[in-house]
Amino acid sequence: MLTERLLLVLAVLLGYAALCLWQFRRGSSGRLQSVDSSVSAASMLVAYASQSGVALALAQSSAKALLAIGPVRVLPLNRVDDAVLAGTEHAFFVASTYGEGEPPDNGNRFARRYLNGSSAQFSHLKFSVLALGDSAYQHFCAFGHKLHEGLSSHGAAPVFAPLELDGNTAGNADAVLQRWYQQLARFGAESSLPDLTELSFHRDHYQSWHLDARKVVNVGSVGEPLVYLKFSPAQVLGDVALDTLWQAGDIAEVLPRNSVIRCAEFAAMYKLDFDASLLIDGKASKLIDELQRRALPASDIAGPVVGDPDSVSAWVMSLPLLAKREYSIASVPEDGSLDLLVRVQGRDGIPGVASHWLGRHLAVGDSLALRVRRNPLFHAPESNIPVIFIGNGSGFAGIRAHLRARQLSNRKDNWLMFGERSPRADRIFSDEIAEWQDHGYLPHIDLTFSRCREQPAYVQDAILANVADLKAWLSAGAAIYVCGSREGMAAGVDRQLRRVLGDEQLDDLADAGLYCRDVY
Ligand SMILES: Cc1cc2nc3c(=O)[nH]c(=O)nc-3n(C[C@H](O)[C@H](O)[C@H](O)COP(=O)(O)O)c2cc1C
Repeated sequence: MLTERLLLVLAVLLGYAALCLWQFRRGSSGRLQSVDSSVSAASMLVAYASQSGVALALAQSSAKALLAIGPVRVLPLNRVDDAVLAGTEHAFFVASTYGEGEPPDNGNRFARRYLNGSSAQFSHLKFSVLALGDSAYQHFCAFGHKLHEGLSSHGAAPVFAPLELDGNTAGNADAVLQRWYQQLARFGAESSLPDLTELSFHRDHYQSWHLDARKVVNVGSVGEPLVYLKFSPAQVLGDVALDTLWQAGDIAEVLPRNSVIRCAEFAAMYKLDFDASLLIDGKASKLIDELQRRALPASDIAGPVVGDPDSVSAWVMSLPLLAKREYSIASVPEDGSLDLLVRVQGRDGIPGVASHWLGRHLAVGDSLALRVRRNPLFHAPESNIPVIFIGNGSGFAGIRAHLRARQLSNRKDNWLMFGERSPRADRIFSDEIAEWQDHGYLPHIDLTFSRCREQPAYVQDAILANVADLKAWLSAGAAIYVCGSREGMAAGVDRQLRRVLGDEQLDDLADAGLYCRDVY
């Protein structure tokens, strides 16, 4: 009798303890619901939606950590279909955002299939989302959230609230990544944080490079200056040889002025007024908005600001601005220099810190902090195939690097479709293009000029005028590489390609890595 009672009390206590533990874990881990987080090894998936390689790199390192549990499939989001989802018990999504909450190219087919009112049900699926974005944009991390909401509405169970990684806020990436890998560790993944040096936003991970030459390549243009810059490493890069530092398709991340510029310099450079009383009153001014966009830790200026206007003003003016900017590299290491092609421009009437710094202020002989970021999604095709390059403006940078690489490996089957404004002032790199033509590296070339009086045209018009050749090149296995402005050019090119080839063919090309875009 006594034993029975004891057993009963023990059972009640154990039940209560289990309930407490469940409640505690639910509360402390920020979980959304009581989803069983155990992961069966055979059914793990890491899917990425990535344009310029950041989400891809994070997906790969996440998969590496998850290997401690068992095999993991890593797929671009577009390759995730009913069959893949049916065989997946837990999916980890790493997804960036573009445009107005749109997915990167390798996520748009998935978005059309599952996030636009499909009736699919994935009640067997548990998932977590790492959303990548930039808080300078209005639709911050919006695609990651769409993914989270869309999958939830199909019955899939989110294990954690989506994490937002903000490329615009210094220090945020390290903290968010730490949380993401802690979450993976709860599933049994390797618990140590992988080496994320390449992704870290820490200034120590940049090297110093000298500016060796600078030249405006569109003198007399009605457009903003397009500046060609050549850099060489200012410091000995350890054992690293120049030719292993980057390859065609990679991106240079630049911090203007070696480290940071002071707010006072920024304000003076762009004649922006700062009224400290606005900050004290909690009202925004143009400069304050700008400060918040420029990667200052939000806490520095977000909270209530107290003090007399003069001391507040002095404090704000001493704040450092971090203005990391990314540019497609315009050369190959064999050229002996890392080249950039920078349009000196701004956004919303405010000049861009980095492009003005590079294009006007940095003197030949000065150095700046720069590092290379791999962009595998825009690397050269793996096999020896023809390539059709389409671009405009500063997009010539990425195209030039690829054409130089193809020249070095004697690949002659290149087609260049390139658009600028005026045939008089905007024939950029015309000597080089003529030389490539002379030596047979550009058997097909279409230069279009939107402000040409006789024959105004955009690159998308060149596509339409050459549909038969385009189809012939694609039948011969060609890839399409697009580099340049996302809205101004690439959106129109994409529409035109979809019109002449159809959605299916273009999506298939993209999935096969034969429609690659470096657009911004
Ligand atoms: C042209 C362009 C548009 C972007 N639009 C957005 C946006 O609307 N919302 C957002 O949160 N981030 C936006 N971003 C930031 C990217 O999502 C962010 O840089 C991300 O880390 C890129 O990851 P990926 O290399 O995997 O594509 C944009 C970036 C670029 C270059």
